[in-house]
This record gives sequence, C-alpha cells and structure tokens, in this order.
Amino acid sequence: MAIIEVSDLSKRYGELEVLKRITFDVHQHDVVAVIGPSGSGKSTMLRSLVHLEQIDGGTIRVDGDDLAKDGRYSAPRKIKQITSKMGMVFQHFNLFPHLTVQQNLELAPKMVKGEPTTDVRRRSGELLEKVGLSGRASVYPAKLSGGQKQRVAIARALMMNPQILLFDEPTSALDPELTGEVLQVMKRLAEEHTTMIVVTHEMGFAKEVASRVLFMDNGQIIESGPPEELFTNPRFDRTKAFLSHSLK
Ligand SMILES: Nc1ncnc2c1ncn2[C@@H]1O[C@H](COP(=O)(O)OP(=O)(O)OP(=O)(O)O)[C@@H](O)[C@H]1O
Repeated sequence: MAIIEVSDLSKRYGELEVLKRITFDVHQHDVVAVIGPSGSGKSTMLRSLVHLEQIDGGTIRVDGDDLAKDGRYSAPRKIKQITSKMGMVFQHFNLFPHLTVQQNLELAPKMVKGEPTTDVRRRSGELLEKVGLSGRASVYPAKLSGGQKQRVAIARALMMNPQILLFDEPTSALDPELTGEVLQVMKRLAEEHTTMIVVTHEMGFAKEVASRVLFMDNGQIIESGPPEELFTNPRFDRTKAFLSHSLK
C-alpha cells in the first residue's frame, strides 16, 4: 500500500527551480534513502511532504488523502490531520531547550492529541528505552551529546505514532564518532519495518539499510532502485559517478 504518492511536484525559490516535476511513491515498510549532491533539492522535497515548504505544482497524497492536488492545498484542518501522520527528525534535532527529555517527548501527545498522562508516560518510558536513554528522562537537552539529542528527537517523533518517519540528514550535524549510535537506532527501526524516508550523505546506511534509493540531481530524481542494483549495475551510471566522486 502506498503511504506517500508524489506526482509532478514542483517548487521554485524565485527564479530558481528547485524541484522539477518529481514523481515517486513510498509503500508501507519501505526504507527510502534519498541521496545526491548538495543543493539538488533533497531537503526541500522532504520538507514539502510535511508542509514546511509551500509547493508550486503537483500532487502530494498521504495515506490516500491529498495534502495538495495539482498545486492546490487542502483546507488547513485537513493539512494538519495529514501532516500528523508523519514524524520528522531534523539535522539540528530541534529539541525544546527549556524542557526535559521526558517533557520534550510528552508535549505533543498531551497538547495536540490530549492523550491521558498515564498512557503518554508509559510510552515515553518505552521509547526512551528503545533509543537507549532510559536514565536520561529528567535531564535538559543541553546536558546531552549530539547523538543523544538526536536519539531523543527520534523518540519524540515516534511518540505521535506516525505512519512514516522522515529524516533530514539526521547525522550531518554530529561528530563522526556519534553518528553510529543514531544510525544503529535507525537500523533497528528499519528492521522493525518502520516506514522511513531518509535524506542522507551516509552511503553505508543507504547501501545496507535502505530498501530503495532515490538519486537526486538538479531538482530531479535521476535514478532509483534497490541499493544492490543502483550501486552495482552499470546501467545506473549517474549514481555511480556521484558515489565515486563523493567517496574521494
Ligand atoms: N529558503 C530558501 N530560499 C532560497 N533558496 C533556497 C532556500 N532553501 C533552499 N534553497 C536552494 O534550493 C536548492 C536546493 O536546496 P536543498 O537544501 O533542498 O538541497 P539539498 O539537496 O538538501 O542540499 P544539501 O545536501 O546541501 O542539504 C539549493 O540551491 C538551495 O540553495
């Protein structure tokens, strides 16, 4: 079943055409890695899905509902309902600095969904355990390493029980020694069949964990396929040229 269906997605910043009629689907349990050179439009594409960017044309359908159809957005209430099905993890974590780890996790389920405190507390405990941070519930983000902050951000996104998790370069702001712990959590989520789209420069992750890779360049999806094909089959020469360049 397609969770996300994008067709002819277009986006420009003034004169600059950043997304040029992009079309792709994401199915349940897919782990889609989006790779490509800097400035190719990867983040803009991802942010468009959750309405953090306004698109200029095309259709974005989430779980059968149109966020936008032929460039026209649905009503604000419907947009809110649709975007709440997606959890986003940002490069710079975006935790609330004045809230503890536990409060960061529990804020949205309480405020947005009005869930009972006991349910929310149970889930925040479970999710902190899942990301290996059980003992850190009452500390403030400033006391955490970047890798820990990002694991909190992943747990926070999961608190809303999203149908799909979107990651925008989740390890790019981390020191190299801290990327592994975050990638490990993401790998475990993939093994549990969490549906994910991951914009990443981590080619190892794309290769080992993704079920499908989209290679973007200059606002377009140039090549796509399962990593074992995209990274080895000579037919995908554009991806391989990018890989050999980025591994230099
Ligand atoms: N708010 C903005 N205003 C104007 N131009 C923007 C804005 N955001 C992004 N751009 C431009 O849009 C293009 C695509 O940017 P985007 O961040 O989506 O690329 P990317 O593939 O994610 O790059 P990176 O890997 O470096 O993060 C770039 O040329 C960028 O400079």
